[in-house]
Amino acid sequence: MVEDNRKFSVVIAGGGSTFTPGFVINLLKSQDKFPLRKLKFYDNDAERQKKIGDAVAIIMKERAPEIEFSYTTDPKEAFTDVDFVMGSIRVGKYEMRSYDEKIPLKYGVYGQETTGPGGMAYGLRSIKSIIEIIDWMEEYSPNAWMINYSNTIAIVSEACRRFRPNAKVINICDMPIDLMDRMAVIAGRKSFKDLDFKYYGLNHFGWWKEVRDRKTGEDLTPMLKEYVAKNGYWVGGEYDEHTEASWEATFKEAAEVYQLDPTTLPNTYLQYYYFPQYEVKNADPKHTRTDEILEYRQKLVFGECERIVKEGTAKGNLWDYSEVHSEYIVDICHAIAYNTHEKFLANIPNNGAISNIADDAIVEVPCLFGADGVQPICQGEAGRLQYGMINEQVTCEKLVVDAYEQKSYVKMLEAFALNKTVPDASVAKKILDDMMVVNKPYWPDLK
Ligand SMILES: NC(=O)c1ccc[n+]([C@@H]2O[C@H](COP(=O)([O-])OP(=O)(O)OC[C@H]3O[C@@H](n4cnc5c(N)ncnc54)[C@H](O)[C@@H]3O)[C@@H](O)[C@H]2O)c1
Ligand SMILES: O=P(O)(O)OC[C@H]1O[C@H](O[C@H]2[C@H](O)[C@@H](O)[C@@H](O)O[C@@H]2CO)[C@H](O)[C@@H](O)[C@@H]1O
Ligand SMILES: [Mn+2]
Repeated sequence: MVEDNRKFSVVIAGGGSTFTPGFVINLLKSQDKFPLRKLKFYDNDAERQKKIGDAVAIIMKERAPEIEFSYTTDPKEAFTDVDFVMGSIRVGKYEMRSYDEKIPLKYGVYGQETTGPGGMAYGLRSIKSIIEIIDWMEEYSPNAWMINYSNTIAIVSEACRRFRPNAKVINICDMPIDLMDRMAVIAGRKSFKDLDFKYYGLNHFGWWKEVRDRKTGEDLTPMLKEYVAKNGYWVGGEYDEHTEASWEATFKEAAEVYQLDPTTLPNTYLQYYYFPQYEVKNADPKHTRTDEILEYRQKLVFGECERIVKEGTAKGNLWDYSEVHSEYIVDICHAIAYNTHEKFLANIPNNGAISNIADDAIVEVPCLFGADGVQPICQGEAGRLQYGMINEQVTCEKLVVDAYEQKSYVKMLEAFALNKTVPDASVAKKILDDMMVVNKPYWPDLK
């Protein structure tokens, strides 16, 4: 038998992300499964990254001094000698997310990180930076894989398909995983790993056809539907103890979202497409999700990093309990590194995975993850409702990438006007014109 004593080098692009410390703790917990020799952070905001980097340096010194740790703003240093790049950047940071949420609300349209005009604005901001990172990875570490979860994933994935079709990049999202963890709780199983599933759609825009017990094959879909019809994905108790108000509302609202197609189980993000008027009515244009994060998650994460640095120890830190967001990413690296062909989800060109959707549409479907990347698992036909919705949304996402490629104002206007969350082209224009002003430093110069 050939001995496998490989250890891996990982760089987190977006080292200053609020998710970075949780991810590091998960990486350290998984050393038996996915051993590291090197961990680096890369960010283009030195000051923000330093706050996280200095705390993580203490964590690493205390728990894994054998792993070389550093952080940098220099691309060459960051992307040289790496096996995996984790993409966790937010182009324009929370300042721009706040505009994505608040500008549409000014005109009676819901503003959301990855949905509607906000999501499209964010996608247009992200393309250039993600392509740049892919190019650095290919230049300095040609054998590396990039696991990207920087949003807006659907638009970033379409840009990858068009501009870097052969790049070793996999665009992922953990929303279905989080929801399957909830299904596991409902069905009395431990985690999503105990479930098998059929799922199809787009990112933040998908439906489960079926959920089964992974070992016995027992069909859990009927009991899950019965639960979701009454409670959504809200499971209360210990599981939801740390869930913030807006997420709680989202998980509960899945009960209404489910009613639109009781033959499937929905992704929670469909709420914004089915009930845009309700979302606007319930929003506070002066206090959106970004404000909630600034007051809670960002404060908590940076406050904890400051405490660690001040006390010089990371004992008893906030992230010692596991976070599903980063656990999933470690699992994916493991599957690629050890060629396990485990089943997760990825955003990929359709090529038949959903039989009645165009080959060049970016879809989110279950895939087998291994050393050669991802192999999609065919999910059959999209239902009639889904067929209509998917084609409209995919077209919006493609139009955003057209706008980027052609530096075209009209293409972006078409993307906004076509979107299901926008009632009227004149409203689309007002939103776009406001967004043009604040996005000047990030968007191509649209003419
Ligand atoms: N796919 C998923 O399921 C999933 C889940 C959670 C978060 N996310 C995404 O992960 C990303 C990080 O989220 P967050 O809330 O922690 O954001 P954050 O603002 O806390 O961190 C993002 C970091 O990216 C840095 N950055 C911005 N542009 C950069 C660039 N061009 N190069 C290098 N660094 C850059 C910022 O300076 C910041 O430190 C976002 O894109 C978010 O949408 C995705
Ligand atoms: O509003 P935010 O920044 O809290 O969340 C936006 C992101 O929401 C989803 O990710 C969730 C994830 O599903 C959940 O398991 C947990 O880990 O929190 C994540 C972030 O809150 C979504 O999939 C992402 O794409 C969004 O960026
Ligand atoms: Mn997501």
